Amino acid sequence: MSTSSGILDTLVGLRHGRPLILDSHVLARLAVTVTVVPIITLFLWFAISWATSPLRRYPGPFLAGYTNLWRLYQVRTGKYQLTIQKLHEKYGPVVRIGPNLLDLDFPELSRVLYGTDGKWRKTEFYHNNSALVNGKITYHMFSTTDQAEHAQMKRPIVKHYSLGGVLAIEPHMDNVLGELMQHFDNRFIKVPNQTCDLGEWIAFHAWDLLTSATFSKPFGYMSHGHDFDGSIAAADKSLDYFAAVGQIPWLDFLLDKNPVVRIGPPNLSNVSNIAMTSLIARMQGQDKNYNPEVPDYLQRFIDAKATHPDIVHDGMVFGYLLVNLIAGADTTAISIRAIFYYVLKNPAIYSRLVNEIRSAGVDKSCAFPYAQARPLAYLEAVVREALRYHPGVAMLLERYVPEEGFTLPNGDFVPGGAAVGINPYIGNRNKDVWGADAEDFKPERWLQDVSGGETDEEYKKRMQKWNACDLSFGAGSRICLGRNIALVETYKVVATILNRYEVELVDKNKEWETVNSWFWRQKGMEVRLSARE
Ligand code: HEM
Repeated sequence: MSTSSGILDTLVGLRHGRPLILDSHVLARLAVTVTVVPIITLFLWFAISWATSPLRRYPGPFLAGYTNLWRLYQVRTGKYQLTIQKLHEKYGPVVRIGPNLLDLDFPELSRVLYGTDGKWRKTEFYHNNSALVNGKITYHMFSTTDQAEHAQMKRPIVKHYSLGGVLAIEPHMDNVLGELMQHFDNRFIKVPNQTCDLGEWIAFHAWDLLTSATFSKPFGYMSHGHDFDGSIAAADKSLDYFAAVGQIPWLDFLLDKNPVVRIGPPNLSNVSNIAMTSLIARMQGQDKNYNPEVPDYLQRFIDAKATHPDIVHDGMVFGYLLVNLIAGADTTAISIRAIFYYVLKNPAIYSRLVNEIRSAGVDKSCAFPYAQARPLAYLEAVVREALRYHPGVAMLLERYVPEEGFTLPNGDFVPGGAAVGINPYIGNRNKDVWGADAEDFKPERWLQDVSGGETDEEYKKRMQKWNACDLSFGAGSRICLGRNIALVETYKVVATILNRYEVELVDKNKEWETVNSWFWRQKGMEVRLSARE
């Protein structure tokens, strides 16, 4: 008698009201059936999806063709970008890293995939960066995949992120930089033999700066001298969640959006509380920190309610505030850390940069004005090289191929509906674009090669090409909204610190630790600071 007929007899018995007596054979057969059937079904499902996938001819790891679990695992290692780089070395510019996902190493396609026309829609990878509000999932400017909704959210506030809009908040940046110098003097200069974890302090400064620019009040990480409320650590954990769960988007419905019990990601409750209390205090006219002479983002968002009443409501103001805080602090800290790390590891680069900064003649007790930092050509070269070499975001910027499909530069056709993307790390290390030395940190590449005979026209053309390939801030309609904040902050911080202090790594041979979890964050940059004469 077969297993299924034994089970059938038992079920028939049950239907006719006979008492349920399961002997050990039936139980064993039942157990085999409930385990084997789903496994076979799953395998069949994988095999059929693989056999019918229009992407099956693209090379890649065997498992990746069947299941997104492969890439979920790679993200959890924290070294995802290195694995992908090795795969490109092995398979070429197109690698299949998921049943419906191709990783492309064609930086020259950046302005197509990430165009201003918004035809290449973001995939559901971004969706878990959202919240349940009154039982409805709400997305913000970063996570919405609906281009019309995105344009509507962006329109009321985009002008405040232009260079002019950012320079209007430079006084906040100067205050926070002034506070950073005080802490450096008191904690590391006046106390003998005291070393400084510069990487941590760059993060404390970046968070305090962004809260000052947003609410006219620093969070307080510099005054506490540590992550006193755990928000910086919680932000790392929520990125770990975002990066991993984004590989299999439906997992978010089990882990975060399920109505029974919420498992993850961690709530950034303190960040949300500060956003909410500041919003309420300002609307009630009780916010003592706000000086109408110096604008801040909170006021700009509240004003947007009056200028765009059909679009902006209180919930949206709250969303704008959160995106500012969550997207802006760690990314900028990562870029500034990368600058210091690579500059301090290379004495020739360090002295050339310091000489240029010092020759600008800015008073070393002041925050360096952006207007005087921006024209420094070598500083610009260092900033651009650090962004290229260590992009803050180092995972795939996923997009759907439009309905009509697309032919890649190597002649391969990718059908509409397939997901593709370029990883800024992969694109930024492409040797055809950046040269055979793309794996070296070399700011000089951004300068005109006069001794090598490069003409003005050739240099201009090279820069145009590089600008079109550089994905450090993304591109097109979904380009980083805060890039001007990040750049102004970066120029000012690097110039201010190097103008005032001699900085050296405590252990020049020690490598830092990095973890890639959408943001490619780093840990461990212990330095010795000394005041310049
Ligand atoms: C060096 C620092 C920064 C880096 C490297 C960076 C990088 C990026 C990248 C690569 C994207 C595109 C993501 C994609 O297409 O999938 C992006 C988007 C975004 N960034 Fe940044 N970012 C930085 C700083 C900031 C700051 C300071 C803010 C805000 C205060 C900010 C807010 C945003 C927002 C809102 C988006 C989504 C834009 C949209 O979809 O319209 N970022 N960023």
